[in-house]
This record gives sequence, structure tokens and C-alpha cells, in this order.
Amino acid sequence: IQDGWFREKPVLWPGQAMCLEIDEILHHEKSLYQDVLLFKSKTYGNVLALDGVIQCTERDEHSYQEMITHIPMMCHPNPQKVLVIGGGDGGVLREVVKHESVEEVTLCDIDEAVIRTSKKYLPGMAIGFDNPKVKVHIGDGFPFLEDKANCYDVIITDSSDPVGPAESLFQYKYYELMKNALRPGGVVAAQGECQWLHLKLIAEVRTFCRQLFPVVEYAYTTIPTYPSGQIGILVCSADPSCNLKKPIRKWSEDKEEKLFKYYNSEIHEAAFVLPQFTKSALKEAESK
Ligand SMILES: NCCCN[C@H]1CC[C@H](N)CC1
Repeated sequence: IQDGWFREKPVLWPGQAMCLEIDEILHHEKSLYQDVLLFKSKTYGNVLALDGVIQCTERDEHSYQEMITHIPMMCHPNPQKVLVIGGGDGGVLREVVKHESVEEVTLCDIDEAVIRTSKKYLPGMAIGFDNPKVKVHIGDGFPFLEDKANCYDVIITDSSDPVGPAESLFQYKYYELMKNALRPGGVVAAQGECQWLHLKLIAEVRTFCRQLFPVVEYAYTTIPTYPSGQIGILVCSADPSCNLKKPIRKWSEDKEEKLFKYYNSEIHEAAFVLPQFTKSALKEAESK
């Protein structure tokens, strides 16, 4: 923080930093796991930053929360049991419960401070915790999954970056655990990092996911306050006949109008259309 501006730490994006002008610092604490900062920005609403990295802002969070939720959910015929790993701000929960088929959604986040402070300073996201279908578990997603088999129709890993508490969520073993926890025909979606910054990591994760899942695809969404203005979503299906790039469920334009600010059935498909540099990097990694 410098002369009234928050500057993001260039943790995994050397040489660049997003800045947001601060209106007021709302809360700042050191939790058991990370530095938790909430501030009211001049132009992006309230902002949550963990270890100096922007996690979500009220103005653009819908892009990420809606896409990481509805891309997998609309690729599943009847999602009843859903698991969210991370997502302590509640935004993904708010999106999951828009699907009437959902009977129960469990959220497992390692840091109670994120949930507590989101409830206070990000009410538009934390509203997701109010739904009776929601169960909250405070803990590390990795061990949480170790005794889960054949439990969930959709698993969403809404994580921070692979530096700090979320590091283990970008490893082969973790995807193995998610696969084991899926019910037949299940779908997984995970925060997939940015093609402008992490192409090597994306290619590595997608390549080892292809050893676990018959269908693995990378999509991305535009979001001004994430590094380089966009973030990826890695989507995997255990069902070889599932084409993740096309939703198998669609809501009417009217219903999309009412329920979404970013997602719709066209942008679902568009999200998987990749620029040439990404396509070649992913193809090259596969042939290794
Ligand atoms: N619901 C909060 C999601 C956090 N995901 C972010 C992706 C981009 C990262 N640089 C920071 C976390």
C-alpha cells in the first residue's frame, strides 16, 4: 500500500502489478495461513487480497465465480451433490445453489478467516453461505478428499495461486483424489491460471490430467483485476462422451438474463476458443 493505492505483489507474474486506488482499509489480519486484507476501492467495490494478491472484487467477481461454476454444472445432466474446495468468499456457493437439482453443496476452505471476513465485508458473495443446502468444513482440501470416494457430481477447486496454502491443489495427486471422489459421469473444474503468464504450468497440469480423465479442456474468462486481465479454468470429465465445450443444459435467455451477469450458453462455448500461441503450447506439451 502506497500513497492511497494497493499494489498487487508480483508473486507469479514478474514485472507487472495491478493497482487499485483505496478508498478505505476495512480489515487487515494475519490468519493462521495468510495475510488477509479487505479494502474499499475507489472503483471496484470491496476487495479481498490474500498475501498481497487480489482474490476478488465486488465489481468483476461474477466473471470468475459464474464461469468456474456454470461451465461444469451445465455439462452435468443432474448435479445433486457438489463440492467446493477453497472459495471461502462464498461466491461459487451463491452460483451453485442456482441449480435446483443441487441437494447438497459442501465447501471446504482451509482458512476460517476468509469466510469470517467475507461474511462481513463481501455480503454479495457470502450470501452463498445462507442456503440450507450448504455445509461448511474448515480444513485442507487435500486430506478432506482422501476419505471421499464416489461422492460428488461436480467438484470445483476455487483456489488461490500455487504459492502458499493452495500449492498442493495443483499436483497430480490432488487431481487423482478429485477423480476418486467423483460419482460416475462427474465433472471437475479448477482455477487454471493465466495463458499470458503460466502456459508451462497449464500445459503440465492439463497433460497429467489427461492421464486421469478422458476429457480435459482449458477455458478462460476475462476479469480486469486478475493478473493480465483473465484467468483460466481447467475442466475435466470422467465421461468420455462428455464434450465440455458445449453445455448439455441451457436456460432460456430470459432466465440467463435474470440469473447471470457474465455466463451464458454462448460464452460457455467461446471460453474454450483459444489463441494460436496457447493451442500450440498445449499441443506441444502433449507430444512430449
Ligand atoms: N473466489 C476467489 C478465487 C481466487 N482465484 C484467484 C485466481 C487468480 C489468482 N491470481 C488469485 C486467486
